[in-house]
Amino acid sequence: MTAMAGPLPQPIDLLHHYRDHGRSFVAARTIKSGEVILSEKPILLYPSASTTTSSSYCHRCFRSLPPDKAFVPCFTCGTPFCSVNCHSIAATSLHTPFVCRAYCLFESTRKEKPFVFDEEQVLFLIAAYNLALVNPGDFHLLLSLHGRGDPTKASTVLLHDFIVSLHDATHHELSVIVTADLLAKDAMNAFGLMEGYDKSMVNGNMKLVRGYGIYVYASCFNHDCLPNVCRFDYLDRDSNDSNDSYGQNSNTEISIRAIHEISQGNEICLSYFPVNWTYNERQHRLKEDYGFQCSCDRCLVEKKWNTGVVEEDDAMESAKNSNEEFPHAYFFLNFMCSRLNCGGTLAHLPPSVEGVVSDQLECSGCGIIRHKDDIDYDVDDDDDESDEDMIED
Ligand SMILES: C[S@@+](CC[C@H](N)C(=O)[O-])C[C@H]1O[C@@H](n2cnc3c(N)ncnc32)[C@H](O)[C@@H]1O
Repeated sequence: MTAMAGPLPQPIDLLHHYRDHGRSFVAARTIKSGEVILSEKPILLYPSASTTTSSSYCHRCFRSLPPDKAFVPCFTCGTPFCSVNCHSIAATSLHTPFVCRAYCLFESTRKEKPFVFDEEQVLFLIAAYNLALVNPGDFHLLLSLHGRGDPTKASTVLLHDFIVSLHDATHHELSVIVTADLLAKDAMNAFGLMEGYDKSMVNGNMKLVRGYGIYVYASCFNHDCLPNVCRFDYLDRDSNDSNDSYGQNSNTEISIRAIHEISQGNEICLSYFPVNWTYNERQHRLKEDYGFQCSCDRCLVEKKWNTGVVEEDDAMESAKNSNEEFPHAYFFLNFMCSRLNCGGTLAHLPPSVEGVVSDQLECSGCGIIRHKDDIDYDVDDDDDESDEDMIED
């Protein structure tokens, strides 16, 4: 087994080559609804390329920067930090002189000519090669994750040459083979750290990504289009903990929680994207980005809708009300957030110490908390009246 970060939490086993899914988590015992089965800090964080969000959060702890409060800019490249403390911790972790210089060169290249590279890939590679310098152990954990790249691909060779040009000295890990592998690790394993749910999303705007994180254990969860766990993050949560090796606070820790009870021996799966995506969207993304064709129970049912006789959206609508056509309707009724454009999944709050399952469910997308008896079965409803009945986080 490849070296991993620390001991595994007690309710889960990591099995290899389980059901042709590669490494997989299975329940080591019955897991209760709402149970937190994994809490993990990232080994790597990098900012999103979105200009809409990049100046509105601290580039070390990733908390939002209140508009009325002055932030602390890096005096060389202007990267914003929430405090002098975050700035000085970043100088030896995420924002070393190497990263700062690379950002400056990146910025001037972008201004000079049309920028042909994916900016997020550039930001990821700067962060990954920086990790090799500040924490070689975590860099090798990153390289142990799933995914192999193609070092002969023209776009990868060009991107690698650009990354080389950002270095003022020889970097011992820098090679096109490593760059190609890193890009694949990122594409298959990074978790998006999202902005909070905003009322503007009700008007159809996309939820913005604040940054991305690599979490070693969490990246071993396989995908299912009807997942039994979902991921929560609390980026704007307060915490005084700044003790881990890469200088991260626990607000960038994610937790994986059981959506419903999971029997011992069952595989534990996340969904790699919002559960309300259509069959075609899901199959396309899984094939393109993750290299496999999904044959989960839900896909086997929905595949039949793709005969061309019935439009997929129509089939989904009518099937939501019919257990015969759509045996998974229960999932949508009980665990899918009904807020417009949210796409989050509801999971019970953690059970009490005595093991009693909570009556309240939290949405992994917008964070709203609802009592189980108040779950609104009218999918896509987002009127303010029903929101008033919800319990705010
Ligand atoms: C984030 S990794 C998950 C952990 C991975 N199994 C491993 O060995 O490290 C994503 C990869 O796992 C595999 N995978 C995930 N879900 C799968 C599924 N439902 N069926 C087949 N393969 C799956 C695919 O190879 C995918 O690219």
